[in-house]
Amino acid sequence: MTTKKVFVTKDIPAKGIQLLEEAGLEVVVHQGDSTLTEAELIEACKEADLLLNVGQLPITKSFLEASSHLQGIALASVGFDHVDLETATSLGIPVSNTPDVLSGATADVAFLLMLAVSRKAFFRSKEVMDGKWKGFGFTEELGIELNGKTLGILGLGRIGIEMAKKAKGAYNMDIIYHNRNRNTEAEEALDAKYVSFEELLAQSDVLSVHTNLSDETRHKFNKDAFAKMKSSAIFVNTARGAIHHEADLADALRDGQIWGAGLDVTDPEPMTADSPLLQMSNVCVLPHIGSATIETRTAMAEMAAKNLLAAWNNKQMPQIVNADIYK
Ligand SMILES: NC(=O)c1ccc[n+]([C@@H]2O[C@H](COP(=O)([O-])OP(=O)(O)OC[C@H]3O[C@@H](n4cnc5c(N)ncnc54)[C@H](O)[C@@H]3O)[C@@H](O)[C@H]2O)c1
Ligand SMILES: O=C(O)[C@H](O)CO
Repeated sequence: MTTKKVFVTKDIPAKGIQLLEEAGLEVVVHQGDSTLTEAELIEACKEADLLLNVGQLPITKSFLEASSHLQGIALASVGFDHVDLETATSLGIPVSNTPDVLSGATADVAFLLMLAVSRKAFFRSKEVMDGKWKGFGFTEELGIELNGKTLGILGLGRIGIEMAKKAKGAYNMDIIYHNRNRNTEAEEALDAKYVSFEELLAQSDVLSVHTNLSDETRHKFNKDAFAKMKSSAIFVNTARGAIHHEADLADALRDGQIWGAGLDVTDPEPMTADSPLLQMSNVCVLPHIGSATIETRTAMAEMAAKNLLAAWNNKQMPQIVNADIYK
């Protein structure tokens, strides 16, 4: 009997690989920092039975149709906007993600960006590192404070709730949110108020995005949206870069329509080095590190491995995102 094989698109914490190998699976990990092309991914999966996909490597219709033999695809991410789920479902390929285990770490980065932008911390730190700090001043590059301010959350889901908890706990911020559906449990727990998207734009001192990327949310933050925000507002996005229109954001910051921005996600990624956003003192950009802690990435790798083991044993993946395949 030939050994079942798992192809892993980028290196993952050893615990994930250990779980798969201990179950008797052969694990092949793509080496190096290069991002696999669709053709390379198809070739790599020809001899594989299961796929563990890290990050946002696109799982396209043409890849899926060429890899319909796959018993399961486990994502090491909670977002699955990069997967053609309709085709995976039509081909009967189960797909899983890694929710919950990364919510706290990602909310930490949203909080970090909110605080860092409010005090222009990354810009001032770079002044020191570049030898450009001229010494203590009393009025230049002043920041703003967060105590008692209003945090607006677009998408009060797993990560949005964690961000709201941190902001309320640390700065007693008022929480307002806009969501597809009311979240009355969170409203009670956080004394959060449901508002319209327009009210969210108008009332937020900090607006933090925590929705998934969809046709509905793509470029939801464009010039019209930024024009409706407070000129003292900070925009934070740790969800997906395509949810804000990057050129409109740069214009809004340049024209003083909003005060600052903190991004863990951009479009494209990596951000182009000549982006005007990188020259602005009240902008912090991080390289998509929301879930990038030892604890969280290990938990994600374990969760993805356990989902593949379920698929291999012809059981439903615990974190399946296309359960319709069983209908
Ligand atoms: N920066 C990172 O490294 C990182 C890490 C994890 C997740 N993410 C991103 O964060 C997203 C959220 O993750 P999560 O676990 O909190 O997901 P979730 O599903 O728990 O929360 C998403 C929330 O957005 C809401 N929503 C969706 N469309 C909406 C719309 N058009 N208007 C208003 N609300 C809308 C949903 O109702 C839900 O409450 C992921 O999809 C992913 O893109 C990024
Ligand atoms: O969706 C996620 O989990 C993060 O963006 C990492 O891919």
